[in-house]
Amino acid sequence: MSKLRVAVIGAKGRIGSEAVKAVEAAEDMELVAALGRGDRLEALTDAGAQVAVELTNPDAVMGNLDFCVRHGIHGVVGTTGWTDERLAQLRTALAASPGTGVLIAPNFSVGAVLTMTFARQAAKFFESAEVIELHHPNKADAPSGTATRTAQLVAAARAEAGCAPQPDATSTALDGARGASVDGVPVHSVRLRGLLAHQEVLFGGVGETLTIRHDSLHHSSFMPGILLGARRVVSTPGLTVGLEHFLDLG
Ligand SMILES: NC(=O)C1=CN([C@@H]2O[C@H](COP(=O)(O)OP(=O)(O)OC[C@H]3O[C@@H](n4cnc5c(N)ncnc54)[C@H](OP(=O)(O)O)[C@@H]3O)[C@@H](O)[C@H]2O)C=CC1
Ligand SMILES: O=C(O)C1=N[C@H](C(=O)O)C[C@H](O)C1
Repeated sequence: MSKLRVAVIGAKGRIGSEAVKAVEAAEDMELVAALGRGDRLEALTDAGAQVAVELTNPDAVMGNLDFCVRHGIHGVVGTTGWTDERLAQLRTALAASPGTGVLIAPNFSVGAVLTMTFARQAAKFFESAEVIELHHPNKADAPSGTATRTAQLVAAARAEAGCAPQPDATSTALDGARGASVDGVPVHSVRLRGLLAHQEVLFGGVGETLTIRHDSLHHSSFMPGILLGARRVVSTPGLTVGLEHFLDLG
């Protein structure tokens, strides 16, 4: 059986360098290109890449994906910074390239995906919900893509269930003290040397709280999700947001 021809964009970065090793070690894949800043995207077509794993930054990702989609190269995207406008732009590009698939995964680790799933399930049962994400201090964006997605899922589940707005009697606060509001859910970002990627989702009801916590302790936690994404995206045209769509969550 022929091997899946995979490229990594952002190959020298923290997660990109780990992805290079993971693709090289996968028996059903061949690493055909490893691109860093300044490298020509044409290297992808020259190398016959079928899938590009995009792990750069929010400034670069749209241009890289535009090139990939126009050339029928499937995308597995971990880069954060997605907005509704960006997603709409990508959907338009994909509509002009039928058969091409892009997976955007706010988080590739199975524990983080389960955290989001459990948080969505819990959301309607509690009056209060807040998200705390904790990352290494070299992270460029805040809040994290995972925290943003988690808060959006929690807010959507609460809206669907007809939950009342969260109780919060704060009338004066120092700017930022209540975090950032993502669809009404407060999200707090910690940047601390020694950490990698961690998240707590806190729920509160009368006389009880529920905390769902996930910790990525090493970038290896993201690799099975990246490899799964590469295997599945080639037969999943269009845009898929969230690795949960490629996992059997029962
Ligand atoms: N979805 C998930 O599970 C995960 C997502 N991430 C996300 O992945 C992204 C990268 O994170 P991280 O590895 O920590 O960041 P890094 O800054 O360590 O890595 C990004 C790499 O991309 C390079 N780069 C920048 N622009 C381009 C370009 N146009 N073409 C090719 N390479 C480019 C950078 O080069 P230079 O250093 O010269 O700028 C750098 O080597 C972030 O958005 C992060 O949030 C991270 C971990 C898990
Ligand atoms: O930058 C990181 O490190 C991570 N970024 C992703 C995010 O923003 O959610 C995923 C994970 O948290 C690690």
